[in-house]
Formats: sequence, structure tokens, C-alpha cells
Amino acid sequence: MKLELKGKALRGNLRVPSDKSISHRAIMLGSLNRGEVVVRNFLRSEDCLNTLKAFVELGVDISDNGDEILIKGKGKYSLKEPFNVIDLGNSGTSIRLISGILAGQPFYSVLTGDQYLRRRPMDRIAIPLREMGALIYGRESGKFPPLTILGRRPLNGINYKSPKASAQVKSAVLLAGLYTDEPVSVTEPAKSRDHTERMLSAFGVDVKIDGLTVSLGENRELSADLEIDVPADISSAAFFMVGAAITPNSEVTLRDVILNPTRTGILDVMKRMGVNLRIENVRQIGGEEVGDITVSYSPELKATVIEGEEIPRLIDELPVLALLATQAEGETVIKDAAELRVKESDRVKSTVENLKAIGALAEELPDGMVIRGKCKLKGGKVSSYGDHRIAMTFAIASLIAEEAVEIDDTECVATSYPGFFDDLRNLLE
Ligand SMILES: O=C(O)C1=C[C@@H](OP(=O)(O)O)[C@@H](O)[C@H](O)C1
Ligand SMILES: C=C(OP(=O)(O)O)C(=O)O
Repeated sequence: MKLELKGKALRGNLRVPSDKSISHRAIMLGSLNRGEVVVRNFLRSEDCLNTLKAFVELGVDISDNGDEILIKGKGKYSLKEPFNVIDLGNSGTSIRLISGILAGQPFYSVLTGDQYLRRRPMDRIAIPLREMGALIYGRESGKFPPLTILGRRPLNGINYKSPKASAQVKSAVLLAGLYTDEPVSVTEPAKSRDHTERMLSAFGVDVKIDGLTVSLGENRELSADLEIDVPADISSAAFFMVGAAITPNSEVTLRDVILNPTRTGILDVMKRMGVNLRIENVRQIGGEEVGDITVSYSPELKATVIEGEEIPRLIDELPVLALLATQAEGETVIKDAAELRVKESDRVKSTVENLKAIGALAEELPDGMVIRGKCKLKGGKVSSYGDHRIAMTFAIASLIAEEAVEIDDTECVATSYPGFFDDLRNLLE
């Protein structure tokens, strides 16, 4: 796709699609629940639809009437051995969290995904789940999908010290922990998104949080009739927030955006860099704080350092924040973000290569990158590397590039944001 948008501004207001992390968890926990769950504003992106299909394959009664998803759950012991290989497409969240659930099922299942997912590391979940008693096999001594899982019941308890601040690892262990009465806890080096903990509590499970440790208490049954209303995804809003900040004459309001503090690192960084940003109408939707975020053109941006505990609070926003940094005076350093290298693409490489290809000054670090601004972007040919967040980042770059930005494969945006290009066109003025 060739985008030549220089001279246009982004103006208007938009409710970006719903949160991907919460949509996945609504299907997963709704399927383990005894009771009826209605999910409103479910994200119909490829990743979340793959999660939905997986639970249909596991025998759960899930219907989609277009507006709402209805899950008639029969409890955590009701899943059936799948007849087919479960294909989770591009979704790391799906394969890792579902592995946690399957660890507690006394049957055989095979999980696979697309060429990108089959290159992503699974030992991070396989190690604790094996310690809990599940048999998990995969390519290269169990590291990569396809994964074969033979679960067990009951599992062993675990007090797991996770080497990474990863919500996917934490969630996999907590979900497996539903299938034992023994102590289960996960301690992470920094706090990752906490949607699993919040939603398990909403379903009635005893969850205790003590600093960086989450543990399961006595009640591990999910039993509630719930209506889950999914707020808008800050990771999708991020593209238009950055777009408005770097493009002259722009002002965009993003409505109903999730403001869970484990997700709002991007707002802290944008404020620090001098972005004109305001948050209004703060309220609760589905047990999460949401608000309307307005961002306008911000000509005097300054560089910053993004590191440490802030990283898990904005991990998926780093490619688009790197684009923002090209328009900030000084050297922006992103470090402690080696996790970027094992996402849908190696996002250190894909971001830096593409930034350089359109005329920015950027360099890789083993665990991040350095971006020097303020820099005029020329435009040119880039690759999405099959990665939705990279495709959307460089579509936004075209708003300020002198010439066209040509992105090779843009279909991958369907992973998290199928209507991205329509929404972009609708905001152009
Ligand atoms: O749990 C989740 O919903 C997610 C956790 C993060 O991954 P990690 O747990 O690997 O950091 C994030 O990058 C991903 O987009 C969604
Ligand atoms: C890393 C991401 O997702 P996942 O790990 O679920 O593939 C993402 O959406 O940026």
C-alpha cells in the first residue's frame, strides 16, 4: 500500500476497536465459568476470533449474534478433547493462555499458528506448566509451536518467580492454577497488565495481590452470570494519538479508552515528551477505568528515556513511540525492552530498519533502540514484516513524510485492528 498523506491533518473523534487483551480473556474465562456471560463490544479481530474458535473446538457453547457474544459455560471441567489441531493464527496471547488452561485438562491437544507465531518462544510457559505436571512438547525440544499438550488433573501447585514481566506467562500459570488446590503464586520482576487477575476476581475466584506477587486463594471455581463490556484499546488508540501529536493542525479525541494503570505508560511518556494531551469523562466500564483522550499537534517535543518498570506498561506501543521520538528534540533511548525482539516480528529490527528507510536516525540496542530527533522524514519503501503494529506505525509516518510511504503487506492489521485504514481515512482532513 502506497500512502501519500503529507499536508493532511487528523481531525475528529473516534472510538477505536475494543481491547484485545480483555476480549481474549472474556472468551477464555467465560468458557471456564458455570453460568451465562454476555460480552458486549467484543473485538472482532483475527486474534480474538481465533480464541473464540478454539473454545468452540473445545466444546463450549458460544454464540455470536453480531452485537453480543453469549457464552453458556458449564464450568472449568467441561472442556472436551478437540477433534482438530487448534490454529491460533498470529496470536501469542491465545496460544500461551490457552496452554495454561489445557495443562489442566486430562486430554491431548495440539496448538499451532501462522509462520510468525511458530517462531515465537513457548518455553517461557512450558517451563512452569511442566513443573505443575503437564506434558508439553514442541519443536526444538519444546520451545516452538506446534505444541502438543497432555494435561493432568490435579496439577501441582507452584510459587513461580517469572524471569519476565509478562502478562502471558503470569496468566498461563494462574489459569493452570485453577486445576489444583495447592498453593499457586506468580511473582514478576515488574508489574505487567493485570486483566486476568481482575477478571478472575469478577468471576468469583479468590485472587490476592501483594506487590509483584499474585496468588490464588481457596475458591478457584468461576461461577457468575456476568455482562462484560469491553472498553476501547489504548494500544490501538496509540496510533492516532501519535499521529495527532506529530501532524500540524491535528486534534483527535479517542473515546472510551481503557485507562488501567498497567496499560497507560504511553500517556506518561507522551506527557513527558511535551505532547498536548487531555483526559476527560473518566468513568468505569466493565470494571475498568476508561476516559476520552484528546491529543493535538505538539510542535515542541523533547526526547526521553523509556526503561525499567515503564516498559511492560507500554510494550506494544514502543514502535509508534519510536516514530514520535523522531519528531522530538534530542536523543530518545528505549532500553530494557528485549521482549520486543520476540513479538510478531523482531520489533527492534523492524522499527529501526523502517525508520532508517524513511530517513530517520535510529540505531538498534540489544534491548531497545536510540532515536535522534528532530528529523525530517523523506518517505520510501518499508516492510510490515507481517506485524500489525509495524504496518500501522508506518502508515502514521506517512502523515509527515515528504514523499509516499510504501508498506508491503498491510493485511496484517486485521490481527488487532481490521478497520484501521478506514478509520485513518475518516480522520483525514
Ligand atoms: O496478556 C496479554 O494480553 C498481552 C501481553 C503482552 O505480551 P507479554 O506477556 O509477552 O509481554 C502484550 O505484548 C500482548 O500484546 C498482549
Ligand atoms: C504482541 C502482541 O500480541 P500477541 O503477543 O498476543 O501476539 C501485540 O498485539 O502487539
